[in-house]
Amino acid sequence: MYRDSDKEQPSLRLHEFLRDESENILEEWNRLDRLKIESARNLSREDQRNNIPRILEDIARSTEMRSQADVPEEGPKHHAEQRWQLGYSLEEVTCEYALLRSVILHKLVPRVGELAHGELLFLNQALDQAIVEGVATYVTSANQSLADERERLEVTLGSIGDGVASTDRDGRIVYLNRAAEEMIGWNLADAKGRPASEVLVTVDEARQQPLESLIRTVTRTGKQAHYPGEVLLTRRDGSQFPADEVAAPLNNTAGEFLGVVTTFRDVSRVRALTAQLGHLAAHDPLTGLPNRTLLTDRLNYELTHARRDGTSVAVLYLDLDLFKDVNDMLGHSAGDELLKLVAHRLQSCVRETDTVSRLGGDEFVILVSGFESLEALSELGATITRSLSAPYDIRSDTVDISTSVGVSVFPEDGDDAETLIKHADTAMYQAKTLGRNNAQFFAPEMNKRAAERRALQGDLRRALSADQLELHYQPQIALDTGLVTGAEALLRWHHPELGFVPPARFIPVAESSREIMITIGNWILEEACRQARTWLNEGHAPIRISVNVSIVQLQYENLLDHIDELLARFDLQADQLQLELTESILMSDVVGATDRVRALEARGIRIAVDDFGTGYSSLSYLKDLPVDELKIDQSFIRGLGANTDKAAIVQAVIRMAQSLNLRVIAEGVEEADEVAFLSLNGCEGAQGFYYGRAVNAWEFEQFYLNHHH
Ligand SMILES: Nc1nc2c(ncn2[C@@H]2O[C@@H]3COP(=O)(O)O[C@H]4[C@@H](O)[C@H](n5cnc6c(=O)[nH]c(N)nc65)O[C@@H]4COP(=O)(O)O[C@H]3[C@H]2O)c(=O)[nH]1
Repeated sequence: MYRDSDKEQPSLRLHEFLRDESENILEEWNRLDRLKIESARNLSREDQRNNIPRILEDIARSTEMRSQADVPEEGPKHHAEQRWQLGYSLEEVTCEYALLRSVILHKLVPRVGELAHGELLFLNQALDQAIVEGVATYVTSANQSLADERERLEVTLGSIGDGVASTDRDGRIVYLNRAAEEMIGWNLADAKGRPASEVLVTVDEARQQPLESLIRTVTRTGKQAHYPGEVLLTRRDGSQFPADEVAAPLNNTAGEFLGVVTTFRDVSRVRALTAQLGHLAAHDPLTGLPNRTLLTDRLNYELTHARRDGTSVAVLYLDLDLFKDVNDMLGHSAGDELLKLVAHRLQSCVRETDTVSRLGGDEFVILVSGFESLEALSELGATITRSLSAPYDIRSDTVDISTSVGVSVFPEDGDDAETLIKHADTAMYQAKTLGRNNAQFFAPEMNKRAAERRALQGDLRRALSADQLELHYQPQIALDTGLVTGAEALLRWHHPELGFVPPARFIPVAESSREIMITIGNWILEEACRQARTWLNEGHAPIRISVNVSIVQLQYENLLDHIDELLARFDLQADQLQLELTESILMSDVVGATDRVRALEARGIRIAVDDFGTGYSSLSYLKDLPVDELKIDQSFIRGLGANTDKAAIVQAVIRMAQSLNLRVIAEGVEEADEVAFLSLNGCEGAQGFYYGRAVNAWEFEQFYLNHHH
């Protein structure tokens, strides 16, 4: 029976029901969802519900308003998106909404009679709306993702430098990526559907003959295929480029042949790089000059011609003198700069047909063919040393450097490239020992010397650790008192087979290896300082110890630190140490040498000019140098009494030294009349066999120090 009162007072409002029952609905929904939907089983409660409470609330609100039964789309959308990401299938998503509807209706059924008119309809519409909204979003997400996938593939294929083309099973183009389009000048739209043989035309480079297309090969064989070497691919406009190409069959999962995919690459850049690498392999990267490999090739080539034609070939081996200085003092980049300038100058000294090469470091080799005479070669050597010795402007510095040149000539000095280079190197070494900055031709006896030098060098390396080196001391006497005022430390080498080797023979060998000379030089300084300390500790009056310093040591950047450390360690006054430098070292103008000498002087260490008179015999430089003592070379002293020339020179030197306020001492004094002459002319000191030879430390102490006491 229909009653008006019922009609006027609906007892149940849908939105109130939904809100009141929300938790119960959700509980039930949770349970059923887990029961029916596999993907829901492992989710947390929050993840499982996700936007469902919001969807419920949205439905409640829309029914409350009764305006329209539309559900704001956010809730279902978010829910569907989340479900897509969790990997739900479309059925599962649809099922969730269906479950929601059935749970709500199930709860509502007992009270459906209490519902206000039309509210059930609103509920259904709202639920439908939510389902459509959710499912549509779900499908879009899925589609979007597929599209993404395709786009990603497209981006990948588009961005790779390789061209990619695929065909159907009939060999018709279905796809070209962007690189392929650019490389072959076809766009996909035009190429699509055309036979691949029309779009990808390959030509054998050597024979300029068309090749069977790889796509056809793969279609025929069903296997991957590639051309064994490089081929030319033809662009749409007929031009060609070198390429690599590979093709492979496309099969579906059932193994059915669907078409061919081919990738190809423009190798012109690779070719250019290969050519560049070829150049690099044969050239020195710093100067761009040919390296040893290319030099040897060219030399062999020239030798073949020279043998056939009976002509000559010359090899000039160059080494920059004291190049290490520039590196040490000005830095490696300045060194590099210098090498480049040297390379440039060398090239301007020779003809274009000659090869200037760099073997590495500061060593250059020039290959000269077709020269007129040995005189012409000699002239070339002189031109080179002259040209290289002109000053170099490197940044803000002016650098002076000289070079030593060794020359060997085919056929006289060797029959093959290796021997000629080796002999030119030997001659170069000879040029170095002859005072640098000159050129020497190879002479067979140099070989003997070179072999001996190499053997001695090996032995010298071991000499220090094998305890074969010893310092001897020669007394230096004050002429006015006759007392011993100092000792010159002189190195002695007791060679296990050769016996005593004179320093004049092994010091130059040591000097030819910086490492050996510095190791030995450091040891000499340390040993001399240790001895000075020992004698002081034994109560002897201090005497000055004079140590010979090689140019190699003077170039050594740590020399000053080493000396500081020794003076401190052995607690010596700086003026107890005297360093003997030859005139030529002081004059050599080696980068930094003068500065280092000044620094030594500033510390109070005394500097003596050794072998004075043998070098430049230029006295003018002395006033600019911080020296304390001149040692007149023994060649002026020997036979002094009988030789008026020598007497005149020695007198002049003594007088000049006095005027410059330098102490002067005579070396190699052997005779009493020499002593008399020196005393008479105001020479302050003397050293020589007349007073005593160099003896070991113990003997020195017995003969000179105890006696002196
Ligand atoms: N005929 C004659 N000779 C005399 C007389 N008095 C001394 N001598 C010799 O003359 C040389 C003097 O040394 P130097 O001019 O520095 O010449 C030295 C020096 O340049 C070098 N040398 C020796 N020891 C060292 C060293 O420890 N370091 C360096 N860098 N060079 C050294 O070897 C050269 C030769 O040294 P030594 O054979 O020891 O020869 C020494 C010494 O024994 C004399 O009255 N008559």
